[in-house]
Formats: sequence, structure tokens, C-alpha cells
Amino acid sequence: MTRTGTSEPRDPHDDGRPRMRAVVGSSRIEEDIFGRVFDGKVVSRIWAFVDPYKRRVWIAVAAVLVFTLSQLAIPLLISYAIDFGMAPGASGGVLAGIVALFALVIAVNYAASLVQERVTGQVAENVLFDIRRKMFSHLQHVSLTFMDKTEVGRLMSRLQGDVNSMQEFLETSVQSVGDIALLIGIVAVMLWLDWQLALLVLMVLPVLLGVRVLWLARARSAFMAAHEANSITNGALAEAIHGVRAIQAMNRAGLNAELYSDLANRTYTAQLRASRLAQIMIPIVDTLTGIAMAVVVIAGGLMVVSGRIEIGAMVAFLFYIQRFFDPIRSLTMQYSVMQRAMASGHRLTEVLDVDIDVNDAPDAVALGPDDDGAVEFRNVTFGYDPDHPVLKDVSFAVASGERVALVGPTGSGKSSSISLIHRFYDVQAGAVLVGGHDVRGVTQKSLGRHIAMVLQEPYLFTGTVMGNIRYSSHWASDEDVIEAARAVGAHDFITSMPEGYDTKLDERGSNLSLGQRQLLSFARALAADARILVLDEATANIDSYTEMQIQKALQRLLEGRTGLVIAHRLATIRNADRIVVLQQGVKIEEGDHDALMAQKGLYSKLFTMNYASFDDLPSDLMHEERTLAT
Ligand SMILES: Nc1ncnc2c1ncn2[C@@H]1O[C@H](COP(=O)(O)OP(=O)(O)OP(=O)(O)O)[C@@H](O)[C@H]1O
Repeated sequence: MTRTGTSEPRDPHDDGRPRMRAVVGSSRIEEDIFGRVFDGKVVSRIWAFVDPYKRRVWIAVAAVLVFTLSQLAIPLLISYAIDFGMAPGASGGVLAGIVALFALVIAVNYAASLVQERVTGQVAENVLFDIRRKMFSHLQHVSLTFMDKTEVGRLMSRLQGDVNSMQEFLETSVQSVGDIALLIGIVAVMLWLDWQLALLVLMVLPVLLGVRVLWLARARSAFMAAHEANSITNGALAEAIHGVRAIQAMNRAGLNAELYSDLANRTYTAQLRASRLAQIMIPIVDTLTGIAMAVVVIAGGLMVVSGRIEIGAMVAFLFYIQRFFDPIRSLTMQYSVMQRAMASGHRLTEVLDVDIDVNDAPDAVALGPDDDGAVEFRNVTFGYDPDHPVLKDVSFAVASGERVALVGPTGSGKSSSISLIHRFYDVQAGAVLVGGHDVRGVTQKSLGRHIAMVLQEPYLFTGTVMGNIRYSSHWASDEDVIEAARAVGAHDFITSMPEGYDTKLDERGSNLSLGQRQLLSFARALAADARILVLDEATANIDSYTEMQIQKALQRLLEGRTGLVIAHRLATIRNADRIVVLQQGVKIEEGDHDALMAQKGLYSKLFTMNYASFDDLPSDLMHEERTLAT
């Protein structure tokens, strides 16, 4: 069965040619959803998380065993009630005793089941809480080299999926101990009651196993196909939501809806096949249960008639058969759950094992208020890939309180340089010094306190305006925050919002204009009150009034601080004490505006050619200057 997609009005440009199957959701998730059933390494890593709750796990296992015993006892009690309590001439006391015992067993059964469910649920929640917390804190510290290479959306969906399958595993694993015990118990009791009848009944088992084996191979491939189709469709959905502006701007909504409908259709077919296969086992198991019961009724009935067994024993057999297939069914399900959990556990431990390259040295010192705000690059060579340096032997110094503009064409290494000041990465050669200390020898916490960074794209978080300004200075009082906002000229627009400083910002501050976001990030840096301000100036065009406000705020922000600004605007460059010009990772010029103009190099050319920004430099000019510089 197929489903028809939503019928869009026909595109007038549609010439009937097959259209390119576009990018929507075309990325494939090639991760295994089934791992080995048992992977010692993964189990021992996950066990480390379960270990603190060991005592509770044993309580749950004990409860599940008590529950199993009570389940085994119930058919036996019924058989005793029939054979002894209701036998001709039996005293009423026997039956009353058995009924009382029955009530007790039911109570124990209920209590044990309650304890097991509760304790297992609690342990699973606790373990997952710990795993999530550990992962979160690890991913916050993890080296940016890993993050640079990792697709965030995929990492997120992977971690969420993996944590869920781990939860499923933890919750059901105690249950499977009970299932195994119940299975062994039922076989043992049946053999004890009458071994011949038991063997006769157990003959259905090989049939069941054979069917299971045949089924499992087909079911696995169907489940995997359904899982993959689902991932791809979800990927397309996520992409379409993230890119909704671009999609609407490019008028792709209709075509994307068609493509999505195709994907959804494929998922529907794959899911349908998987669920059909999942359902097929239920009638098979029911039929086998029926056959086994028929065997008991016929063979057992004959045995009762011939006086070989009591009628109560036959009734007990019937009850046991009814229960017999439940643990088998849940154990086979548990088998897939375990395989999934091993694959998920493997990926979770992989994330937990990602290196944290940038660590505090054992003898790291803390930068304090007495350390000045000087910054120095001493023969720095750095590359994200050490074989391809993006900064080559770069040296320059910024004295405490000085303002230096870092300029250069796109890709020249400006952003990389500022990442090194905050030690997001370590240099391959040379050193970066802050306050006279090599950044590798100071604690990261104190380095963060000494430097305030304003990135090109101001990142605002969901929460209030107040909380956002205080993001890097949780110690700042409300008055400090308001003062910072006033100083950078953000106070007026904040107070004109419906709830002033308590106004909630949408994701990434999307309910503010770019200029407003920029001013908030300036206020945030000012509230942090650091000695050094590192700023990547916004490149986006803003109106001249906002531009003026931002320039004013910048002056205020830099007062009494060392400032290193990646400058894209000529106004900012002219206000700097000194200018460092980078090109293709090499420092090619350095000096104040007049000196650089006199040098008649790249900087003066840029200025005389009257480009709006260094980023606009034509490539032939860049090449010419590069040749001159080397
Ligand atoms: N995270 C990263 N991983 C790998 N390479 C990177 C990374 N970031 C930047 N690069 C590379 O390093 C080089 C320098 O980039 P960088 O961002 O420092 O330049 P930039 O001067 O700041 O450019 P722009 O003005 O466009 O921001 C470029 O070739 C870029 O491709």
C-alpha cells in the first residue's frame, strides 16, 4: 500500500523532466543500531555508572526472584486445592489453609513486583541522570578540535537516541533475570510433576526456536530499514525547520514538501513491513501454546483417566504452559534490546572518551588583578591540522591598555589568533603570553576572568536580558548589569521592551535586531570587567545610527583596558593605537595608521583604493602584496 503525497498546485515551469532529487534529508545515518549481544568493554564502562547503586540492584534482583517463586507457586497451590482440598472426604480446614496460603502468595507476588518495578525504575533514572550529567560536562570541556569536526545536530540526536536505548536496557535487564528464572523454574516443576508429560509438551520448543531463527533474520533487516528510513526523514524535517528562512526565500517550500512526502512514504512502507513482522510472531506463539495445551488435555487427560496423575497436576500443567511462552517472548525481545544497548553504549563511551587536549598544567598559576593586561604573540605557529599551519611565525605585542586592530583579508588567520589568546587551542611552536605568562602555564578559569571576548555573531541564550548580560559574570549585581547596559547605550532599548530587563529572549536572541544583540554582548563583556577585551567586529551592514551607537559603546568598552579588535570597519581601525596586518597567516605590516600609510604597502593601498573593508580586497591585489611581503 502506498500513500499519496499532498497535492500541490502544478508548477507552471514544470516541463515534465525528472527533477533533481535535492539535498533534503539526503544524508544517511550509517551507524549500527545493533551491536554484539555482549561487549565486555561496554558493559564494564556502563557498570561503573551502575556501581554506586549496586545495593539497590541486588534488592531488585532479589525482588524479581521472589516474584518468580510466587508465580511458580500459584499453579501448584491450585493443584493442591483440587487434589487435597476438594477430594472426597477432605476436611474443610485443608482447603481453608490452602486458600489462606494462596492469599499470602498473591500478596507477596504483588509486593515483590512493586519493589522490583520501583527500584529498577529508580536505578535506571539515576544511572541515566549520571550519564547525562557526565556527558554534558565532558562536552563542555571537550577539545574544540573534536567539536570542529562534529556535526552538532547529528551528535545530539545520536546521544538522545543512545541514552533512550540505554534506559530501555537498564529497565528491562532485571526483568530478564526473572524471565530466565521463571523459564528454568517452569521446566523444573513440570519435570518434577510428570517428566513424560513435560517432555511431550516441550517438543513444541524446537519448532518455536526454528521459527524464531527464520524470523529474526528477516525482522532485523526490516527493523534496520525502518530505523534508517526514520532517521533520514527526521533529518529532512530538522533541516527544513532550521533552514526555513532560506527555503522560503528561495521558494523551495513546494518542492521540499514533495520530497519530504516521498521520504515519509518510504518510512511508512518500511515501518509497516517492520510492524507486520513484529506482529507475526504473536499468532505463531499463540498457536504453539494452543498445541501444547491440546497435548496436555489429550495426553494428560488419558493419564488422569488411567490414574497415573492427579487431575490437579494436569490443571497445573495447563497453567504452566500458559506462562511458559511469556518469558520466551520477552527474552527474545530483550536480545534485540541488548544488541541495541551495546551499540549505543559503545557510542556513549566513545563520546565520554574524547580527549580534553587543553588542560590546566599541574603547576598552573592563576592570573590575578595584579597581573597586567599585556598580550604577546612570540613566534607563533599554529594550524588546526599541524601539517597545514594557518599562522606562521607570527610575533607582535600589545601593551597593557593599548588598542590594537588586527586586520587582513578573509582567511588570513585573525579569528584563529584570538582563539589562541583564550587558549581554545594550543600552539605548535612559539608562545602566546597574557599578563606576561605563557597561557599554557595559567589556569583556564583565571584566563577566562582576565579576558572578555565578544564574538562576531553575538550568541544570546534563551532567558532574560538580565541573565544574558550576566552570563559571564554571575557575581554581578542587578545594578552592575544596568550600569553596564547604560554605559554601552543599551539601557534605553531594554527598558522600552515590555518587561525591561526581565524580557525573555527567544533562541539566540532572534527577537532582537543585530545591532541590539551586539550592544547586549558589549554590555555582557563590560559586566565581566576583564583586563583584556578581545573583540571580533561584526561584518554585517547596520544603519549608520546603530553604527554610531556601536562605535560609542566600543570606546566605552575599551576604556582602561587592553583591546585587541579584529577590525572590519575603517572607523575602528583609525581609532586604534596600532594596526597589525595579517595575510595568509603571516604578519606583513605593523604600525600606526600614518606609519602604515607611509609604508605604501597593503594597508595604504586598501585605504587609497577606498574599499569599505579589508574583506573586499580583490584577489590579484592580495597576491601582489603577498609576493612583495615574502
Ligand atoms: N575550526 C577550524 N578548523 C579547521 N580550519 C579552520 C578552522 N577555523 C578556521 N580554519 C582555517 O584557518 C584559516 C584561517 O581562518 P580564520 O578564521 O582564522 O581567518 P580570518 O582571518 O578570521 O577570516 P574571516 O575574516 O573570514 O573570519 C582559514 O584557512 C580557515 O579555513
